[in-house]
Amino acid sequence: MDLKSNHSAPVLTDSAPLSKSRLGGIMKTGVLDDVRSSGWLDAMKSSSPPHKKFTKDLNHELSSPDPEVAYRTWLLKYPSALASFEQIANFAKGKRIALFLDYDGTLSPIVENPESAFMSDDMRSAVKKVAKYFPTAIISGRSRDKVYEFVGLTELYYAGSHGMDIMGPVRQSVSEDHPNCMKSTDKQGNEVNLFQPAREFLPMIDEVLSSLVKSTENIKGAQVENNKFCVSVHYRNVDEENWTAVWECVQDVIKKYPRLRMTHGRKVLEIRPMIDWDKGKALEFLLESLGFSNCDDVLPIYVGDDRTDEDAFKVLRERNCGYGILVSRSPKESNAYYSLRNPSEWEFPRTKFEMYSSFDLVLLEFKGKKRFLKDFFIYAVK
Ligand SMILES: O=P(O)(O)OC[C@H]1O[C@H](O[C@H]2O[C@H](CO)[C@@H](O)[C@H](O)[C@H]2O)[C@H](O)[C@@H](O)[C@@H]1O
Repeated sequence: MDLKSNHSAPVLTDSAPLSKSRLGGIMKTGVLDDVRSSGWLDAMKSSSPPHKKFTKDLNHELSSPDPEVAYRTWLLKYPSALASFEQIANFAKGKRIALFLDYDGTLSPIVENPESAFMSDDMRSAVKKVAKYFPTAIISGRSRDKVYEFVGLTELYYAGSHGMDIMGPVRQSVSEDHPNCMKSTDKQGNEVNLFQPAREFLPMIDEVLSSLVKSTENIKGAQVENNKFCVSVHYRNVDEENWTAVWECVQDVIKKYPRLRMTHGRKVLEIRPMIDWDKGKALEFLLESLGFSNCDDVLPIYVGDDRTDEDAFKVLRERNCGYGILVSRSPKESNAYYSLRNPSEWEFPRTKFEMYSSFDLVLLEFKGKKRFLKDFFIYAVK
């Protein structure tokens, strides 16, 4: 495991663009900090969803004032998984399918309170159905326990903390490559494999959690979430004028921990161990654990919506094995091959969130012994 312990300062990943607005930034801790914080402030503003660069050709159409035209143009590059079902099904012939799902924004809608990101019963039963036929795992930024609490299906494998806490199938030989891998039992008493590559960071993460809870307590709306091997600081419910204060709280804490880094998600700053591990690595680890490493007869499908899912999409693309499916209603650059449309948080008024319960994921079905793919990810966007 590559623990990069020699850094003398926290590394700012997902570097935010520095814009002209930085000139008007708050000059509290000097010019450099101002520039960095304003760059981050811009990124914080656009973080849900992140705005990414597009290729030149697409750019013209994507800047169309008609969002539908922009979306249709983008679909040329990231075709709908649903419309491409026949193509995917043909490719799946004779192959073993494994399904990997992100949680927030993929199985559950993005909502204001992270504690209320429940998945609908329809979605749960669709996932349950598919897991009957194909090994299915959830890979989330949440703590493993939390995501299990939300999903509540015993038949799945769960990876929490962006893949740094994996409960998966028992592996035959692992100990040399993965010293942090051990046999364990799940809640039902089944033998499983527990892999926690950042285990040694737990005391550090706990300290950071306590510090951040304390330092953000006076920022109205700020929420600090314990994700076991990561800490999330949510600013979705913080007045925009106080976002800099949130960013500074995070900076103040992590500057004391050179082995931690900060990343940026949907209206959330995340602090995590600086180890060479992400959702892509977790995906590879799970494939290996399932005995699915050989690309010739395996078709992994990964469905996700956020930038952390890009690591997994990239792994599939680089291995030329399986498909990444990006859940997005708005055009964005991705390593995924296909897309599925979901109602996006900024287009749909919050009061319409209950509509999500009717969004269904109707999945694959077997007939007899032969794999017969009946419906694939029907996403009923009303
Ligand atoms: O990897 P994921 O399963 O997608 O988890 C990523 C983060 O999701 C959660 O935060 C996001 O969803 C919340 C609920 O909709 C929303 O309120 C928040 O603004 C989003 O950032 C979760 O709370 C984080 O801990 C996860 O890291």
